[in-house]
Amino acid sequence: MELFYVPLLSLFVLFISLSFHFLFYKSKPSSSGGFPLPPGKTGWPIIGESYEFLSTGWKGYPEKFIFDRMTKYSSNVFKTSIFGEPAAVFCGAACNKFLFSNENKLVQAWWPDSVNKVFPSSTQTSSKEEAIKMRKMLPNFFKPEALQRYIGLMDQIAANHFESGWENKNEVVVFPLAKSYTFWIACKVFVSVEEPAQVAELLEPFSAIASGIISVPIDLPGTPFNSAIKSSKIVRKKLVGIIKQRKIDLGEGKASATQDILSHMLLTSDESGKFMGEGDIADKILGLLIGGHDTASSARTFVVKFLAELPQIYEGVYQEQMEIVKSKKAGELLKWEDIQKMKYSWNVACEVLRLAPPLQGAFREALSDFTYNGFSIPKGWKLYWSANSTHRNSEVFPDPLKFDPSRFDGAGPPPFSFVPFGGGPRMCPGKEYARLEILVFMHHVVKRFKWEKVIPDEKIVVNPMPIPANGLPVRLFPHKA
Ligand code: HEM
Repeated sequence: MELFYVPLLSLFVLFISLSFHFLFYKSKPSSSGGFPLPPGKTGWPIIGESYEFLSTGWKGYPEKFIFDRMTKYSSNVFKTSIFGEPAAVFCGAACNKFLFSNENKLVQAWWPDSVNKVFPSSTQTSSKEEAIKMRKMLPNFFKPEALQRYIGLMDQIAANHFESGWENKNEVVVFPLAKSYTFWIACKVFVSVEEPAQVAELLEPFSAIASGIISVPIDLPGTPFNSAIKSSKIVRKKLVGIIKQRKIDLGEGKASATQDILSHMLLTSDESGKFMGEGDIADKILGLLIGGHDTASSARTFVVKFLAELPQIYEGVYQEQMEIVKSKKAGELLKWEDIQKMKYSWNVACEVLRLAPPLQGAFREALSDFTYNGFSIPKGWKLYWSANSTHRNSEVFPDPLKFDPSRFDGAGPPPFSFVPFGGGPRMCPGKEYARLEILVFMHHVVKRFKWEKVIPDEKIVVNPMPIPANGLPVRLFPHKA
């Protein structure tokens, strides 16, 4: 499962599949090397503390699980048992630094086995070492230099999206629209697919994969899990078809080397001169589609939510974006220089990501026994780093629940204390891409509308990404021309 980023939705899947873990439950955790295990309790047999871990998110307070235990044990590392696995939760910047700096040394990424069933191909197309090497290339395709050329494309798609989905409507529901915006941009920027029929051909199986990941992992005909497995094969086959055609088009000069991420992937070799195979590229693109879908859509939905609630913040973003609008000729597309001017808007987006991080955290697995802060961590334990609790540390972020974009002025928060995109070698490769997508979206939405929430106290459900329970319906007030 090396190549794929899989949202924490899959952890829910694992919870459902606990019964399978029953059979294989490992021996009880024990201390090693003379150091004690971290404080904490492992909860009910097998189920451990999974229910408490998940249910605080369902109620909209995922950080509560962690803060309650940090206070109870007076420790920033505590033991628990989640999803049938002995685990330690690592809280705060110092812990994040330790885990992120020890990637592939003391720890490695860990995702549930069920995910491999949906995406088995990466393990078949390349060896583990090759897969790691290929993954190292991923950030190259998403560096600011590489992405600059796609800003105009994003701007164009955003304009079409707002014309068809938002204009001339009194009310819209933001989350589904944010998802469709994400998918259209990804199709265009990743593989130059923009014909509505072609996008729809990919969207249908893609949606089945997205919902199959959060379903009960029972692989029987008709189950969402089964449909996700089938759909991942369909999407992969379609992607391989697009890749083969692109190779021909590049050879015949009908496609350009810089038109999208796919051309870039096909024409970039690793340090030993090796190019990625078709299967690897298809895997990567599918992984990127999944990795960037709900995360960025959740982030944009919360931008809209906070701007509805905070008129002064809205005003600041509006003024900044209108300066950019005024500086452009009619029909001129956004450029890299315009994005660089969106400083306040990005501070606002960062504050949104601090208070509502799309990924609450992620798991690692201990590769060997080690000690941290005087506690023994046995080989095989799962280790969880948490964005949410890190972001609400009042020592780093005074009055942590206050929405204050000025926290990101200048150098911003100290290293490892603001981690919506993770850190270390596994830091989100889509970070810069997500930044562009979010800023282009903010540009379009504020230059067109003001809005208010239809449901003032709409509940937030974190399962595992934060999403307003009704998808965030808003009433639109277009600016007068
Ligand atoms: C606001 C939007 C996003 C957030 C908050 C986010 C967050 C994250 C985080 C926290 C991780 C690291 C997980 C870990 O430590 O194991 C990650 C990994 C990843 N993200 Fe994102 N992400 C976002 C958007 C995107 C986008 C747009 C893409 C694709 C273009 C993407 C692709 C990936 C991939 C492929 C990985 C896995 C990297 C690996 O396994 O080494 N993400 N993301």
